[in-house]
Amino acid sequence: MIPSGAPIATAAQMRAAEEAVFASGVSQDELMERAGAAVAREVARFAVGRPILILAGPGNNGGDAYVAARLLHAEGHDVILVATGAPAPGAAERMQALWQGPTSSLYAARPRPVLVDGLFGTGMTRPLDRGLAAVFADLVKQAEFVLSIDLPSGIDTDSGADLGAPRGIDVTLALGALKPGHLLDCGLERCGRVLLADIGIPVETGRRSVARPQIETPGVHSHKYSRGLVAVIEGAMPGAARLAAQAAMAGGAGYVVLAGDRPWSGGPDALVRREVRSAEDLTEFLGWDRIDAVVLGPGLGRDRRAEAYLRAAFAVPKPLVLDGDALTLLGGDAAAWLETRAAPTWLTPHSGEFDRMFAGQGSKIETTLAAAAATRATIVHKGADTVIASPKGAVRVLAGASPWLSTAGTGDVLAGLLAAQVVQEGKGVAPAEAAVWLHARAAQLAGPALIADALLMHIPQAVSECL
Ligand SMILES: NC(=O)C1=CN([C@@H]2O[C@H](COP(=O)(O)OP(=O)(O)OC[C@H]3O[C@@H](n4cnc5c(N)ncnc54)[C@H](OP(=O)(O)O)[C@@H]3O)[C@@H](O)[C@H]2O)[C@H](O)CC1
Ligand SMILES: [K+]
Repeated sequence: MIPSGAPIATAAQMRAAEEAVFASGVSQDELMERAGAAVAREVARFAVGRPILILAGPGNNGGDAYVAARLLHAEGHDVILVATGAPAPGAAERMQALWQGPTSSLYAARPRPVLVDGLFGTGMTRPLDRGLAAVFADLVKQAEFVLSIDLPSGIDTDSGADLGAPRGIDVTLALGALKPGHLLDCGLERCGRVLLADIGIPVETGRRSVARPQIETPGVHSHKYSRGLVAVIEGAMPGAARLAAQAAMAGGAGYVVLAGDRPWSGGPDALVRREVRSAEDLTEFLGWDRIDAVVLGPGLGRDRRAEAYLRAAFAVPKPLVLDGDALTLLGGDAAAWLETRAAPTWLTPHSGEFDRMFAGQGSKIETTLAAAAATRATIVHKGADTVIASPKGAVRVLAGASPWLSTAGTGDVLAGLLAAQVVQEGKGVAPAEAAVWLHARAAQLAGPALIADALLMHIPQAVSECL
């Protein structure tokens, strides 16, 4: 569970935000008191009177832990604090001095029902020492409830990579902002439920967790054209395009046309069909000025005709959603294909497609941003952690969508949902954020063992929650 619409900051961005707060006259001790108080509040809520063991690391994460221990003890909680060693000079050391209780060695710690992990936070720079990792993992395993301060110790702040964090953490209390480590890779599965504590650090990064979109109910003057016309191009596997077309309809487009050489079979009567038998036919059809967005790729195929259809779609200056086989046809030349595009484009690769299209080092956020900049397209990099990045550097991340989405056809549904938002929302990350939220919510409503066709049935309910 991730707070929606929350800012996402790297370790460096967090430090810069903290420095700005210090420059405004707030001391590090004050900030640490706020952080520790936020920790103590959440621990008290979950501990419900059970004995508490607090782990304090060598830095400011440990400093937060000393504050929390003092406040919990003052409220009458049964608190034992253990430390990896003497705290760093400065605020953490001063907070340790205010802690009245004993500070015994972490390595002599005995398990207790409630465990608070104040070992490391955004200062994690390398894998946990194996001995420390083993002691930490055992205390986590034997606890009934575990809360990590800011980040689970053993998760890389900026990428979510595993630096030795144990499984079994129930709650992670993020301080000031989410970090990529709460949303990506191993961090997504180790954080447990992520809560966000506002401790008075303004963080402006243009990067946020996906929020529920506001969708406008059609007005009295709305009609099928004013609500947007989406053209979905059929290819070798017509079912995929039909899924995308139905998703566009359910997602709010006023008029959806399925164009292909056998478009008549399957799907609802409300889905308009148009026979297109060649790239020339397609070019002529896409010239229709009523078309507001085009979806190409679901079930397209990868043969010469598919490539000719891709060229035809590129040639018309209409907003374009490219998925599936269209992405495979672009391959590593996506930037070259897209550099002449005069209209906005969205690419919706899953990680396999993304890795074939784009080389690059760094976190999923960094590689997706680089791909968006290189292609001047908005990229929806799908996965258990879906990262949306625009060429202008905006980022939205949705983490923790239903794992049951990992089944054929759900990507086709997302492509159709995205096109429906494009014709209503405009450009950049906004339509992608709305589509990703609707897609994840429909999956939640569909429950376990969903198939893509069932996903379609739950889109209206997901939309109704956004009105
Ligand atoms: N966000 C906020 O508003 C506030 C956050 N606070 C807390 O501060 C931590 C960040 O504190 P910091 O001191 O920068 O770093 P850590 O406490 O995470 O780590 C302490 C030092 O540990 C060393 N280190 C790093 N990795 C390892 C490792 N694998 N094994 C051993 N030691 C390690 C590293 O120092 P080195 O010199 O050894 O590299 C770290 O500096 C943040 O997460 C919040 O909890 C503030 O309290 C207030 C506001
Ligand atoms: K921690």
